[in-house]
Amino acid sequence: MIKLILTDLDGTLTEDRGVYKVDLEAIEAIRRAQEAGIKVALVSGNSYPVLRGLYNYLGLNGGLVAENGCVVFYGKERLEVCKRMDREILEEFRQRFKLKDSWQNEFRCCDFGFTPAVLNEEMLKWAEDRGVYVNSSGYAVHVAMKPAGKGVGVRKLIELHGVRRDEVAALGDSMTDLEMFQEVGLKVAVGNADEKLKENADVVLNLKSGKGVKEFISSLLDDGTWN
Ligand SMILES: O=C(O)COP(=O)(O)O
Ligand SMILES: [Mg+2]
Repeated sequence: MIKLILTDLDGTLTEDRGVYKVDLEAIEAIRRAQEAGIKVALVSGNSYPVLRGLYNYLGLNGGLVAENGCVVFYGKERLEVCKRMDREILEEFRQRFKLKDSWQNEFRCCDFGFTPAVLNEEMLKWAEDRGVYVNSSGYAVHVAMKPAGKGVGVRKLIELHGVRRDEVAALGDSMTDLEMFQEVGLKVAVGNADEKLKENADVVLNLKSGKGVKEFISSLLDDGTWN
């Protein structure tokens, strides 16, 4: 029985990948799930203030994981679950790869975002040599001190909920969601997700992004699928 749904934001709750408009039918479906007693949490690379505002105004109740896994909020608790960023390493990354800082970086403690959201071999080698986490959501390249990634924050949030992993479903669109998938019982890729994420999913939805979220929740609530 699914008791907790973890949903990614960008590319999953939005109308499509690469856009920022939230799909209103996805939000209505989330409302239905919460009214049926299922808790719903946001898990995203966005900063804590951005996600906390969205969480409050969307009326979500399952908590949130911000900074691509490094900051967890549930109940009244805000927890940092990664090491704080080494500013010299961050500056070296910034100078070496000449990427643009996300405007949200001034509000972050541990994981930092840059654009364009393109990983390359040189970046991966640099990160490997320094024991640093680097990954891309398709919206931003994320850099943090290891251990990091959505799986770190999701493990803590599931522990705070006191539920079993087989009682948790995760929905996503990009490779940063793969780390979240490893921590849950039901791995759900939206129809327009990265191919590699689909290969690691238990369910690949027909519909894209937010319409896929509505598809999944309708199946869960109306057809009793996966329960
Ligand atoms: O990379 C980001 O900041 C946002 O991406 P996500 O919501 O898909 O994790
Ligand atoms: Mg995403």
